[in-house]
Amino acid sequence: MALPSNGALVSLRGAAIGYGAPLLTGIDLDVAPGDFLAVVGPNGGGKTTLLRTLLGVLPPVSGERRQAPAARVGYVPQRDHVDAHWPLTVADVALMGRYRGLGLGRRPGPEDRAEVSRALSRVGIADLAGRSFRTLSGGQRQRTLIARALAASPELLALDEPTNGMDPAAELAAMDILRELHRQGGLAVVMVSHRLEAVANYARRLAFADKDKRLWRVGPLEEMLTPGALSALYGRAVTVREEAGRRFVYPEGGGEAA
Ligand SMILES: Nc1ncnc2c1ncn2[C@@H]1O[C@H](COP(=O)(O)OP(=O)(O)OP(=O)(O)O)[C@@H](O)[C@H]1O
Repeated sequence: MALPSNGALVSLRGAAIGYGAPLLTGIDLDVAPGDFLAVVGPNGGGKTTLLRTLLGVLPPVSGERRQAPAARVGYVPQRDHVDAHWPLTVADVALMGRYRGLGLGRRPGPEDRAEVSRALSRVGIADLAGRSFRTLSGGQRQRTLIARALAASPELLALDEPTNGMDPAAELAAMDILRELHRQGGLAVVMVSHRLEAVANYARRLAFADKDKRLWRVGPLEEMLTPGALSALYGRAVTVREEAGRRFVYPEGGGEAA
C-alpha cells in the first residue's frame, strides 16, 4: 500500500468505487489530521461505499488508496446494523474497541478498562457502564458505539449515518458530541449522512455523492453550501439561510431540502 506524501491520514487518488462496476469515478480525497468531513447525498448514492473504500474495507475498482502507517481509525457502523441481542453491558461493548490492540489471547487489563471509562465519559454515558446494551435507547446505543471506537484511541473517527432515526434533539446532541471530540481531541471526523441540514452546521468540508447523477464533489463548506452546488445535488434551486448563527437549507418552493 502506498503512503500519503502530504501528511494525510488516508487518501484516495483517481479512485473509482463500487462492487465490480464503478458507482462513482474520479475520486481524489485526502483526510488530514483534524479534518471534519461530511459526505452527503441521497439513499443509495454511494456514501457507505465511499466510506468503506476510504477505510480500506473495500478495494477501489481502480485508482489508489493510501494510509499513513501509524494512523488508527475508529469505525462507527450504522446503529441498526449492530446486533442488540448480545447479553453485554455498555462497558463490554466499549471494551471491544480495545481488542485489536490486545491481540489474541491477552486479557484486558486495568489500562484497557481505564481507556473504556474515559471513552464512556467523553460521550457522556459513564453512568450507563453497567447497563445492558439491549435495553438502551437508540441515542444511547449510538453513544456506546462511538465510545467503542474511541476506546482504540483513533486519530480518525469514521461514522456511517450516526444520527439515523434520531429525533431532532437527539440528533443535535449526537452532533454536539462529535464537535466536542473534534475540537478537544483534534480528532479527524468523517461521517456520511443523507441529511445535509444535520451536518451543515458542523462539518468543515462537505462531499456530495450521488451515483445516479454521476456526481462526486468535495470542498470547503462555504464553497459547497452555495445555490449552484446544491442545485446540482438536488436537481432544483436551493436557498441557504443563516439565522442566529445556524444554517438552514431549503429547496425553493417550500419543503425541507434534506
Ligand atoms: N455489497 C454490495 N454489492 C453490490 N452492490 C452493493 C453492495 N452494497 C451496496 N450496493 C449498492 O451500491 C449502491 C450504493 O450503496 P451505498 O450503501 O453505498 O449507498 P448509500 O449512499 O450509503 O445509501 P444509504 O443512504 O441508503 O445508506 C446501491 O445501489 C447499493 O444497492
